[in-house]
Amino acid sequence: MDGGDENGTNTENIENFAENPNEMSLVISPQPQVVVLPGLPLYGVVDIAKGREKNVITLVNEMSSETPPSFRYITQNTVFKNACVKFSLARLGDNNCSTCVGDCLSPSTPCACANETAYTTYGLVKEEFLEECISMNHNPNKHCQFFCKECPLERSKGEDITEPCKGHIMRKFIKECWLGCDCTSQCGNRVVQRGITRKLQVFMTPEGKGWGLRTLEDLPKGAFVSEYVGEILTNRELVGRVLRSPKAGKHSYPVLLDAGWGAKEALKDEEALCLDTTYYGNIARFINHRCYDPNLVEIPVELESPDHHYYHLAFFTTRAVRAMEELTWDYGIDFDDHDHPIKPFRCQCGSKFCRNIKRSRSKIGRS
Ligand SMILES: C[S@@+](CC[C@H](N)C(=O)[O-])C[C@H]1O[C@@H](n2cnc3c(N)ncnc32)[C@H](O)[C@@H]1O
Repeated sequence: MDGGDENGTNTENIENFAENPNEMSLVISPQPQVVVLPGLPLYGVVDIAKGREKNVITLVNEMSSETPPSFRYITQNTVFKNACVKFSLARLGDNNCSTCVGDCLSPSTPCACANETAYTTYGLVKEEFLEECISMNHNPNKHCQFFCKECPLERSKGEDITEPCKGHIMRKFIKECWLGCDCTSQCGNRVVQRGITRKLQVFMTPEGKGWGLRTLEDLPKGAFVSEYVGEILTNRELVGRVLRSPKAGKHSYPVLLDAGWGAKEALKDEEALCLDTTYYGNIARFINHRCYDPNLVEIPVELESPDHHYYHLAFFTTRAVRAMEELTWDYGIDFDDHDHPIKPFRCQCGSKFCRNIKRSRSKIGRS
């Protein structure tokens, strides 16, 4: 912070300071501004997204004077270095719908995309599709899992490691209209690609989980909240990154993109991908973990390519969520896996089936 008065008080962009932490009528500044009054809680940061999202995303800290972590705000996934992420029209192949026009979900212009869509005409994920995604996460053992002959995940842990594959879920995918479709940007089958539309806020959690994300408006079941946006890394790059700075995970948790590893021959290292939000990310990097009954579920979405080694990961509500509720998802952490490159945190999710404290409970799926 550069600005300040003789008392050391940060006065930079003081007009953005909100006495009421939930006050939304703040002045939008091109740079996010933090007002730090020594010894006092931090009440308002104007826009953590720096004007890059459709809505202003405020940050409040009613608990302490801790300032937000430093990271670059991005709205699109970005390749770090070696990840193989290629799109071309040729790769769309048979997935190209030539009859799309206007809004594919409108009854007057139905096309093949309308038959396949996961969305209702209200832009919500259909009940049955959503329930299957929730059940898959909650109870992966009951769903189709693929075991690689040579798992790129195990290989990324080191040259000498020949551990057997621990299995990958064959997830359900949302396929949105894309480059090969001739519908408009307002087509009902283009939800995730339109970006964040809900009113959200980053806040300091009282339970000691650090920053969290909450909604400022009531959300219906199946509503899109945010994509998990970050750097696309190979798993080998991720392991190298974690070994170099083991504490990097305090403000982020890398996510595997492994839903399609079973669909092909053994993947090359540059095709075994994950998303890391430590240095570059969007507001989804603030969403905390909950072991049981989280109000968000992550669903893979195909936006540019039918390849399942690279896809977008989007968060949808698992139930109706009230304004001011914290948004959470299940990171899928096995708190007993001590070989995992990312060391687990001490879970404070507070759910009745927290996997970090109820170790003696019989393990049924993840609950
Ligand atoms: C993706 S970040 C979430 C935002 C983070 N709380 C922050 O302050 O930036 C993941 C990190 O948040 C913390 N975290 C998330 N869920 C938690 C939980 N249930 N209990 C304790 N800490 C949690 C852990 O430090 C984890 O590595």
